[in-house]
Amino acid sequence: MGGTFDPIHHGHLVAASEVAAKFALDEVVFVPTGQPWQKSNKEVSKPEHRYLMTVIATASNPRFTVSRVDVDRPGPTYTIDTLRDLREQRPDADLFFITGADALAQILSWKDVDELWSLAHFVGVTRPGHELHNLGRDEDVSLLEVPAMAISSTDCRNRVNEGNPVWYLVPDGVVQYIAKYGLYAPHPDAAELAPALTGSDDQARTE
Ligand SMILES: Nc1ncnc2c1ncn2[C@@H]1O[C@H](COP(=O)(O)OP(=O)(O)OP(=O)(O)O)[C@@H](O)[C@H]1O
Ligand SMILES: O=C(O)c1ccc[n+]([C@@H]2O[C@H](COP(=O)([O-])O)[C@@H](O)[C@H]2O)c1
Repeated sequence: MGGTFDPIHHGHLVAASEVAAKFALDEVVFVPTGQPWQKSNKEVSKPEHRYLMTVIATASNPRFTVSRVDVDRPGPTYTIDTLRDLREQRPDADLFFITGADALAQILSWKDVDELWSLAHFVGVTRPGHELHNLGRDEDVSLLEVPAMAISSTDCRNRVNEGNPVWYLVPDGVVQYIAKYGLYAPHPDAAELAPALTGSDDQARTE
């Protein structure tokens, strides 16, 4: 599953878990992007932060792993390169590429899209607020309904920035990581709310 994962959230994890179960996958490799070229108009956290949050979020699942192929490759991240690198590392594997409905809707704009189908089978999953389009390529693309998680990384970033909690939207370790490194530049006025981000029980205690 490729993604910018800024930050990784439970929508990503549920989708991956569901696809793994339905397709009897041995492993789900999370691949954080290096430079997501279609998000070049947005501010994206450093790849190393996004990679580490993905490692933290997936550590408890024995079938989940994280690959650095996109983080370590210089230049814009293209899935054609991701899949070629993974193919080289796992020559005998059947590769599946998991995308949410919004990403699948953009796939025809991806680099070398015509070659992508020969490198992996694509699985498009439902996502609240987005229509899951049938691309008319039934052999190459499967569509799967997954439990609806109305969570986006954009919303998580905005919540942190405004001093609102992201507990239970992202894994606990990711909440702590965001607070530790001050990601998503909390608004200065949010300082008083900082314990809500770090989970300090000073804030939670009722006097
Ligand atoms: N809640 C969700 N349910 C299902 N799929 C999701 C969900 N959130 C993200 N995805 C899918 O996970 C992949 C990686 O998504 P990405 O890291 O860009 O997260 P995002 O929440 O869409 O981020 P942003 O809000 O910054 O655009 C994409 O294929 C996306 O469609
Ligand atoms: O190959 C491309 O041209 C391409 C363009 C946009 C997105 N992708 C991939 O789609 C996945 C989700 O991307 P994003 O930007 O929604 O986080 C991630 O693995 C990206 O590398 C790939």
